Amino acid sequence: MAPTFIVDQEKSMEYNDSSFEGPEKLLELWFSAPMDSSKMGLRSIPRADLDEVLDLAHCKVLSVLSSNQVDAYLLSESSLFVFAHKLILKTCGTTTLLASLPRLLELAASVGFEKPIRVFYSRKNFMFPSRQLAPHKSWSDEVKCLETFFPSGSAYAVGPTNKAHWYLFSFCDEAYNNLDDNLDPEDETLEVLMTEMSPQKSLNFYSPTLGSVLAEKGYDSVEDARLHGSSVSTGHLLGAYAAEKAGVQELCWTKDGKALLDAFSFEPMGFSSNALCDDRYATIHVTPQEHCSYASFETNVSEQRFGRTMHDTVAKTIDVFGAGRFSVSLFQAKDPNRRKNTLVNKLGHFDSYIREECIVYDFPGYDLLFCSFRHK
Ligand SMILES: C[S@+](CC[C@H](N)C(=O)[O-])C[C@H]1O[C@@H](n2cnc3c(N)ncnc32)[C@H](O)[C@@H]1O
Repeated sequence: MAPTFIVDQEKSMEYNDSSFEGPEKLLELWFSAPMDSSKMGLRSIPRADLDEVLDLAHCKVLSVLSSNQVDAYLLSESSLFVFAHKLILKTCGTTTLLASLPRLLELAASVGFEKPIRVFYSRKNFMFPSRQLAPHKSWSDEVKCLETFFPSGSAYAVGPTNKAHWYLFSFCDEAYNNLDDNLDPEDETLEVLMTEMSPQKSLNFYSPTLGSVLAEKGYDSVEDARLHGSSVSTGHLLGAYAAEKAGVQELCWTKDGKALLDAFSFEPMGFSSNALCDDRYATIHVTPQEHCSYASFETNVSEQRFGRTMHDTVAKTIDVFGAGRFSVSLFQAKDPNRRKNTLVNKLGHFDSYIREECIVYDFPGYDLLFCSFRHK
């Protein structure tokens, strides 16, 4: 009998050592704004306490970038943003983000915030769900965990649950349901989650040799690069190079060109970056491995600040990563003068892509648009 060789694609992908769960868990906690705007609020939580929170989630700080209004922590698994009255924690891989929630809430209380007024927890469906640790073994486990703190919160599965979809848990303190005046009218959060990156674009997120980057930049050594103001660690030096080469830097740049970028390249592949400008941030994370490629772009930079339309920002993003499939979610503060279908008009169509899903939710104070697309 002729020898045969049969590969179980699915299982070998799952057990491929280079497999990585790119899709992040994302938690956003909002507290009522400090009365005195000079107050640091959550930003006054000591770094050692934040490290303890991150230990509970199983990730570590790689670097910190601060503006006048926010501290942006680049993590071994994604990012943490701490504003005076808002905190965004985004972690990927097999991190246990929700295990850090009790300690996070305790620390918020220690700086005067008894309870969040709004909570959002969301994530895409996992690529390798069986690898997740408690309390992330299933969406229903995550919801149970969130409900112990926010019993009146609501859980949603958005999109077809047997294909690519997205989960959201949201809580809004009833006392703030109708007090939308305290919301920033420019407040919007855009998230683009991409899979099936083009192999060519993925290559930008594989680490080149340090020597070749130094030579290309005209440096004699790492010491020479540092003397000329380059980032202090090899990961940051290679990250800055990848950001420039792949077009990430351009993606995060604001109209006034003032955004600061903190980028990091992992060995032998993988990339993370945070960008800041005053109270506006952008964060990008990339897993380029072909069998589980994933890239995410999240920002609260408004159209006015970017100096380009939201549609242009998304079009540029999917181009930088060569997305085969992507979803867009947009939370936007309600504007009584805006019709809901303008959200769909804004982000519902991209050249060369077929729209698979399009859903608009009406939340207290916010509208949420979720659309998913695949390349033709
Ligand atoms: C942390 S980064 C970005 C994660 C992000 N959530 C994403 O969008 O994929 C993940 C990429 O870096 C690679 N990587 C290499 N070393 C890593 C490490 N020590 N921790 C986490 N990721 C690492 C992973 O294989 C993956 O390609």
